[in-house]
Amino acid sequence: DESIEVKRSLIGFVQQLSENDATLLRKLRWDASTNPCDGDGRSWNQVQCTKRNDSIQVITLEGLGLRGSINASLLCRAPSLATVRLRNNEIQGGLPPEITDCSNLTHLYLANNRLTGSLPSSLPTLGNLKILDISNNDFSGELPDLARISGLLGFLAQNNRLDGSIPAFWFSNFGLGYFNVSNNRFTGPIPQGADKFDSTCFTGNSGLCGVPLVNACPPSPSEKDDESPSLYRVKAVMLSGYFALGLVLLLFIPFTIISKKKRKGNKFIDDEKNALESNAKNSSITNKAGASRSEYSIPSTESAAVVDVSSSLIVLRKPGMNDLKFRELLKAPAELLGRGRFGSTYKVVMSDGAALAVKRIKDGSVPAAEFRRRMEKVDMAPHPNVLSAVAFYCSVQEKLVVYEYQHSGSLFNFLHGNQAGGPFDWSCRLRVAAAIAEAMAFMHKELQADGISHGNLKSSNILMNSNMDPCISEYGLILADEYTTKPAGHITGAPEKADVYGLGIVLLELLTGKLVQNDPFELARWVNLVVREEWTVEVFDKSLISDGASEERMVKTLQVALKCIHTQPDARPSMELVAAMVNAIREEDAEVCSL
Ligand SMILES: Nc1ncnc2c1ncn2[C@@H]1O[C@H](COP(=O)(O)OP(=O)(O)OP(=O)(O)O)[C@@H](O)[C@H]1O
Repeated sequence: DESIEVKRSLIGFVQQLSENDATLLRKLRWDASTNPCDGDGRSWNQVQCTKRNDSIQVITLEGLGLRGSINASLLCRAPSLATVRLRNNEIQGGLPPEITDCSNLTHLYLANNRLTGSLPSSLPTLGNLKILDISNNDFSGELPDLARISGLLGFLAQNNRLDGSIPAFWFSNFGLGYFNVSNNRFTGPIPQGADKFDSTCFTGNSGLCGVPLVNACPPSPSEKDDESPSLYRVKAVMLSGYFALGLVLLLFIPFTIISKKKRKGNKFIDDEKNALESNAKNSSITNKAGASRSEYSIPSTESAAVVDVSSSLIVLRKPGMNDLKFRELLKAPAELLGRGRFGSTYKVVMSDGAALAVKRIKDGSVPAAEFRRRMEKVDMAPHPNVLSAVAFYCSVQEKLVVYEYQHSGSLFNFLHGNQAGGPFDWSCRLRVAAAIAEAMAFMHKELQADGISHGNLKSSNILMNSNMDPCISEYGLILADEYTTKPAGHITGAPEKADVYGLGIVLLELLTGKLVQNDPFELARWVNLVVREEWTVEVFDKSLISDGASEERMVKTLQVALKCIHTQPDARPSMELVAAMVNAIREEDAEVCSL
């Protein structure tokens, strides 16, 4: 039970809010002599208590015609209070600074009232706040520095009279999924990254400029002065880089020419020169990205010349690949495609024109023999939607896997990059989802007995092949444990269940169009929160909604995704079941995907 002091305070809070409306108190059954959390029919209305039923956690007083004011000192005496909903009333006065006494507050809904004044500058001390909805009031003044609330998921402030600038921090915070400041008096440029929200979230502020609004910001006179020194610095660094490179080439080319002329003849010199030149070309690309000289070719802990390639190279698919080709691959100019948690991937174009993607696995945690076993087993379970390795190389220090380069890029790029190929509509997304789920179910069935799962299923490891069919890459390269144990407190289950989680996140990406950068758990948390708040439709990618995609099937797919990302691995469905569910949804879809 709450203490008598807490009960009296909350009753005082409602009295002030309702201007002493005794009937309301009776209706609410807020009585200091009863236990608010009893659950025996005598407990208070419009409150929810903690699981242990000993303390009020949620207060919902909406649409009750409340015309009084908020006394936060009284409200915040309730120690476990996390959610306060006061929407759709006529509450007057301001939001008092004492609201920060509610230190456990996560959700504060004040929309559609007559609240005035500025937001208290101490508001950022509410470090647990996830949703702040002050829309449709009469708040004015500048926003307090809410940057300290790193977990803020929603800030709705449309239709007020707020002014000042919009803090940049919010948009570097992935979690922010709800944002609306339309129809206020904000001024200045919209911060970078804000274009993940559409323009309607910013309109009605005559002083705002920049993307996603149509009016561009005028260049500020100080901008030029500020930028030029750093530009000079960048140029100076680049020039010194070129100079150093030039020096290396100058010393190196004559050396190679002299030392190899006798043995190899001119053809080889030309090739060597070409390789160096193209290395130099690549170096200007990699230098800009801040990469080091060693990445002009695939950096190896072993020298290609010393390595006993034949004992460590296993050719799986491509008959053309042999020791010699592999040496060429190691020495060829390599373009760094990206660095992930488990290694780097390079694109290499061979002399015969074949484009290859070479994954260099960073970590030596999988012993060489086990790695070899895994690669061979995966190769024995071919599936059209799983990318087969061309070859792999595995010695004590080094693990490289060679795949054919997929020119259409990854599902991640497809969803979030610039798509020249037209919109990625719902039917196509559903087709992709079903194909991945089915391929994963097949692989699980084939390889479960061998204890091999994917281990790192995510949209950047799903590549689109030349038919625009999805192809799962990197199957079996990673031990799934590393993936599942990553977030604090997350429970490790069977490796297959980590893959189901991975697929769940891919489904969420397809549904929401939202970016998963480093932390898939962030997207899961956000979706769970929005769904819990019964804002389900808000989760979906706006372009799907405007396309007229079937909401019913999107909701069904969302339900599958939520099952897949259950925090208890054992509660997640098997991949086979996921595939069956996604396929059933897909079969209901009459539209044809034309990717
Ligand atoms: N065969 C391929 N063809 C074309 N692009 C590829 C191929 N393999 C990987 N890529 C792309 O190269 C980039 C880097 O891949 P990499 O696997 O190293 O990193 P990642 O997927 O971001 O992280 P992780 O190490 O966790 O797998 C990604 O954008 C990926 O889509």
